[in-house]
Amino acid sequence: MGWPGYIPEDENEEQLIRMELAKMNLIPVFLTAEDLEGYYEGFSNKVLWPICHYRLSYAVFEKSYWLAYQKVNQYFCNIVLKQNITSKDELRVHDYQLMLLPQLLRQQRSDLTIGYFQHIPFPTDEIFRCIPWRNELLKGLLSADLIAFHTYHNAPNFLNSCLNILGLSPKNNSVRCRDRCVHVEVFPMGIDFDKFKALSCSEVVLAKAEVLKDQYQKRKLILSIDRLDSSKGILERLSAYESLLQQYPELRNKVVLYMLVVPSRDTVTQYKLLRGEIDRMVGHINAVYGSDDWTPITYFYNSLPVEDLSALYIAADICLVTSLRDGMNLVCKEYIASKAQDYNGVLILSEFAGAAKQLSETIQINPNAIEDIMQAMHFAIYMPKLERQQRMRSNVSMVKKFNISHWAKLFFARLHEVKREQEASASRKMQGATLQRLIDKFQQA
Ligand SMILES: Nc1ncnc2c1ncn2[C@@H]1O[C@H](COP(=O)(O)OP(=O)(O)O)[C@@H](O)[C@H]1O
Ligand SMILES: O=P(O)(O)OC[C@@H](CO)O[C@H]1O[C@H](CO)[C@@H](O)[C@H](O)[C@H]1O
Repeated sequence: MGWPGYIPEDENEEQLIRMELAKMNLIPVFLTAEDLEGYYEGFSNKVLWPICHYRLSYAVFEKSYWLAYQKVNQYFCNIVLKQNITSKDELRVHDYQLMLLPQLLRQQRSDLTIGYFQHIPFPTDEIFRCIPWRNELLKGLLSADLIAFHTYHNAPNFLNSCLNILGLSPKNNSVRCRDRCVHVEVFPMGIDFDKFKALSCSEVVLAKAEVLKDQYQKRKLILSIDRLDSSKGILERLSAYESLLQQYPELRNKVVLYMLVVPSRDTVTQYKLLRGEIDRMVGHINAVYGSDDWTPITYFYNSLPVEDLSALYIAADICLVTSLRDGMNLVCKEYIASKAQDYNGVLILSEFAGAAKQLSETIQINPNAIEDIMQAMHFAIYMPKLERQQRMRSNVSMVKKFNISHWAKLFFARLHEVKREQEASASRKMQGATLQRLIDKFQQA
């Protein structure tokens, strides 16, 4: 179930979308333009996203956003409960747009098993407590049975919020809330490795990659791909690239930064401003350093079919990920999977991307240290082939092993286990209560 990403014109269109999605076993939750403004652009993108990405100054704590967020979470709850859900089913709630949903469901159905997965970081309690509605959000989540994140440090951050904001007493990786034990655990998400590997061998993709290589000839191709978002460190990356061209003039005309930015949330002011700033910096670098036969940056602001993405991954000598914060970052894993044939590529990865915790054989950088990004690019450009391949081989084996099915299996199996633990504990409680009643009766007699 989810928002289909579109507002239907009328009921006929709504019905049509409903029928098309039903073929894939999907159920749409339709939202109005007004809902989207307050709930998605407002609370999700102007409160939770900046707070969870440590961008306190970007947060806008508008009461109307909060009201819309509550309303839409309730709306999701109503539609979930309209389905024929039995206590045997397990519900999995995805991401920060639905933090209140576990509690709303629990209030109606105490028998449900609910897992929640947060795809973005969970910040330290000192940041999270800035949200005026932090208690409600935490309580919303604490009605889940299993709360999961991509990487390790998010779990203690969440548990510290339970301790320092709600005054609960977490123990190891769980916290008791009312009479329930809520488990807080970590499941790093992977990608469909086989799909990206297969794409990288397909004729169509290889032909596209050849065209790219011809276009850039012997120049080193540095690739960056991300959604338009200040959390991706796009401006920092551009500054570092400019420093590289300044500090190492011999690299001019020998490298190209191929920067692909996917349109995202462009109705939100901060995103519009960011886009303008990127345009300005790209224009500046190309004008100052470019020559008749060389443009330092190739920049596109659009979405691409997966075959084109795959061709870019194959053609790129270096992939540069500079996220200031990133729950996981799948682009870097897709790049690695696309190198599973010849292991010929280098990944520069921000230490603030969740993926950095798994991919130790990458060149890791602090994206706030422009000089370090610049030196990392220089190092990557001159890295000997043997070292490139050794590092990439190790990264490939990680991405291959911890793929998306592995993630799904672990998360679902754990939720299943939690459900069984809870059933066992409920039955122990029942037995205890029965025994107590007998003892009371005996004593009275
Ligand atoms: N230009 C593009 N066209 C189509 N898909 C893209 C494009 N750029 C990125 N993507 C896809 O978007 C996803 C981005 O995921 P990720 O790196 O985890 O960051 P986020 O989800 O925060 O945007 C990847 O699966 C990637 O293939
Ligand atoms: O709906 P959005 O734009 O908020 O989605 C962003 C989200 C979905 O791709 O991104 C987060 O999830 C990714 C997958 O778990 C993760 O790799 C990334 O770091 C997150 O930003």
